[in-house]
Amino acid sequence: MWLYSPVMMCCRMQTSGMMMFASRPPPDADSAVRSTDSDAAQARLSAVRKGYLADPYVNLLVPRSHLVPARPPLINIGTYVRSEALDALVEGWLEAGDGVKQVVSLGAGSDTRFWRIMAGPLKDRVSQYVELDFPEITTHKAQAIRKHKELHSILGPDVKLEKGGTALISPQYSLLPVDLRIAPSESLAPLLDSLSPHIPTLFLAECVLVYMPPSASNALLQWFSDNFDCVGGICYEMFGLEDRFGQVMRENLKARNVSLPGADAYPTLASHTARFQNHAFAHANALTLKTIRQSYISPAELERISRLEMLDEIEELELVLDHYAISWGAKLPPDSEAGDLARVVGDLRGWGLAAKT
Ligand SMILES: C[S@@+](CC[C@H](N)C(=O)[O-])C[C@H]1O[C@@H](n2cnc3c(N)ncnc32)[C@H](O)[C@@H]1O
Repeated sequence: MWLYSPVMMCCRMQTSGMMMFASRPPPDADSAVRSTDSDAAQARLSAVRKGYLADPYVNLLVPRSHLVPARPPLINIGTYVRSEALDALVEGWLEAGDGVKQVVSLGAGSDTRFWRIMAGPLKDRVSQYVELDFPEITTHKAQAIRKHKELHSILGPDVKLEKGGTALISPQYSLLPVDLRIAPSESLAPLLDSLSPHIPTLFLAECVLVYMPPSASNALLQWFSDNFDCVGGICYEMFGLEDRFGQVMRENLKARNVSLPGADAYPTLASHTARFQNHAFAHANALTLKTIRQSYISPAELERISRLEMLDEIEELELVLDHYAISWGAKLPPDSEAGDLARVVGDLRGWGLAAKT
């Protein structure tokens, strides 16, 4: 999920949402949070179909993908900006320095990033890629991986389903069921069997931490900081929800039984940067999607996407994009053999998405 503008929520309530709530009791809070994965995957599918993004895998992970309606232009553009920036950050991390890296995706949902990386020039840079989510989500994803050759052929022949079908393990990629609110010393301990503390490790939290209390998300950051010599993190989520826009977003989410217990603790970009710094990720930064669109997407790309669909409401687009932040940070070893990594953690430019001049 990424956008909760009044426009989008209006569309949603007019379609399946209202009918579902009328005929069934409200879903429990965790199932409502899990349902945000469909929002994210369907938004990505829409952006791919309209030509904003290239992703040959997303339709394999969206059930009945042929029935998914197109999202409004505002959502497609937001999905595009988010995706381009996150890809640039992840690719910047993988490219930096010599040697392989590890990636852990928290609340990965139906994300296709692993397959997209494996289809590109950075595939040999990944020694381990781990995805974590609730068991209901990992079961569904494991089944989709098993079903589609395009997904499982990339994993090689040595693929095992474990834990009653909720986990999928292969030499390079693992999909594991975890409730990320549980103390990481317990919930993430199995990761230490397959990940090396000495290989540079990146964690991704794309629209995930906001759904859990700050104590739980802070414990996750601290766990990565404590367990890896060289570690980076990237977070993406909504923020600054104290205004009218935020109030409408929260009301709309409440109607779906979704709350944002992580939002109030990080109301500003500075607080998102400080979240990393508080856990020894000394090199940290944060930007809004609005700034990224204005200052980091090339004029040629902006021109290309402007031709895909008509967008009347630039002001509304900017208002929405201004409520989503991408933040990142890195904890590097004191001797800097990791000099190359230090060079890339300064800002998004260094990570690969060039600022416009
Ligand atoms: C908005 S979706 C984002 C999915 C994916 N990261 C993306 O951006 O496409 C949020 C995901 O976080 C997962 N999630 C939220 N809270 C979680 C928790 N406590 N434990 C495990 N997964 C969680 C949800 O199940 C869902 O798949």
